[in-house]
Amino acid sequence: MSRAVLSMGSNQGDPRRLLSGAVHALGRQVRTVSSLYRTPPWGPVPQDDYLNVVVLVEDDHLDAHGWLRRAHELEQLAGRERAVRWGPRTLDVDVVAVQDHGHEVVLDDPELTLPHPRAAERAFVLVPWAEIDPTAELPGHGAIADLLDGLDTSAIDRVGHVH
Ligand SMILES: Nc1ncnc2c1ncn2[C@@H]1O[C@H](COP(=O)(O)OP(=O)(O)OP(=O)(O)O)[C@@H](O)[C@H]1O
Ligand SMILES: Nc1nc2c(c(=O)[nH]1)N=C(CO)CN2
Repeated sequence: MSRAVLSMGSNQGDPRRLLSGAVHALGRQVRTVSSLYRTPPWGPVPQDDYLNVVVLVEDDHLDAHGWLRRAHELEQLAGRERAVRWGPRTLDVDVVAVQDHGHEVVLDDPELTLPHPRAAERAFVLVPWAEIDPTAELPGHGAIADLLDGLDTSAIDRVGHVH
């Protein structure tokens, strides 16, 4: 039994439709879906605001690399082209954290680093995650509620739900 926290973001094309398509494509693996949030672009590249959502997923068979493959499948479904690092995209799916049989998976591999190395600094990940799992911890970083205390969340707005 494996559980994962997936973060999805979109700021090109039709973000609501793309995020909805990705959540539906996960099918029976979906456990909980956060609200949709409009978030200012994180990182050095000037670009449009994003819509972000966090999804808790579960599967009897997948391991952590299986969740990464799933993330890449969803990005391909959305016509994602890999271009500028941290630049605009139709769909970005990050594997934030994985638990295997109740144990937190920690990996230090550039192909799959867990927990996601930049999640602790990303309000666009932590705000939606805290909505659906307020007592969650990010392994190595502590409670996500405490991490959020140190981040600016003032420009992050709830803008509805994935349909
Ligand atoms: N936890 C993870 N989740 C998703 N991708 C990861 C993770 N750890 C390592 N990677 C690797 O990072 C590569 C680049 O991912 P991507 O293009 O989505 O980066 P990015 O969204 O621009 O930046 P960031 O990783 O900071 O979100 C992926 O091909 C993947 O192999
Ligand atoms: N707010 C926000 N900013 C980002 C996002 C994202 O999903 N949301 N994804 C990025 C791709 O690396 C870069 N910056």
